Amino acid sequence: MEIDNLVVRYGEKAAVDGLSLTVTGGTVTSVLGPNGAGKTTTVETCEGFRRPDSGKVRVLGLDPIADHDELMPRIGVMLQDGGAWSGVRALEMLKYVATLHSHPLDLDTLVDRLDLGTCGKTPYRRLSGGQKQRLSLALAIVGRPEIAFLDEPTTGLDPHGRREIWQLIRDLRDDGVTVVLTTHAMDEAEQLSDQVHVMSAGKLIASGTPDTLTEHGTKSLEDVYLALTAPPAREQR
Ligand SMILES: Nc1ncnc2c1ncn2[C@@H]1O[C@H](COP(=O)(O)OP(=O)(O)OP(=O)(O)O)[C@@H](O)[C@H]1O
Repeated sequence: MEIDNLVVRYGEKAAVDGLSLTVTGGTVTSVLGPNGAGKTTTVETCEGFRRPDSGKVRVLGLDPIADHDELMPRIGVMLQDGGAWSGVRALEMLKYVATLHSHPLDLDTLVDRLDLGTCGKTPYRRLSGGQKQRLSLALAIVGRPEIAFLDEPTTGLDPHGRREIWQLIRDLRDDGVTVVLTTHAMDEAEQLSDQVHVMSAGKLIASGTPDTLTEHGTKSLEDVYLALTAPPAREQR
């Protein structure tokens, strides 16, 4: 995936402001940054849901807007708000989305893996936060995507749930899937990522492997991130 000098505006405001980065196939790449840094806008542009004001984006060699119909079956999208109708039962939603793909994953295995069996008949609006997260992830990967965009995939999950999702993400990578994730969990980014990009105010402010960014583990990624994104000191009166 290639992003070249991308600018995306909401009115006058540039949410993404001249961003360039490359994501190598078959890796896990994390995009980090403070609230409002432009991560979701960047990812939504790569998914073809937002039009660049300038610059270029290529995903699997395709233009996310011009080649949208060709690209969509090849990518998986995990949305922060789940993307399911409020009354639909968890399993119904998963079965429905599976029918949209030509070679979906085996549903029993997926339900088992994401521990959705006990809440399969629960309407979406009644699912717990963690169950919604796990359903959203199942919806993102059921179609065997070549690239999975995962927006804060473990927010709201308990510690066991987080580690299960981490293992699932590693398994996706081992199967050759490219994973692009946004997260505020620095331990997650450090554990999972081959490459980390840090954004602030729409711009890229740092990139590297967890090993290089943490100076071979002599610092934590959280400390590195905090130093990179520290707000300017207030003026002393
Ligand atoms: N639909 C919209 N209309 C207007 N402004 C928007 C819209 N979506 C996002 N923004 C603004 O664009 C900026 C970047 O938002 P974005 O959601 O991309 O950030 P983010 O890095 O994903 O943040 P978070 O970590 O809080 O999810 C923010 O200032 C936000 O208020």
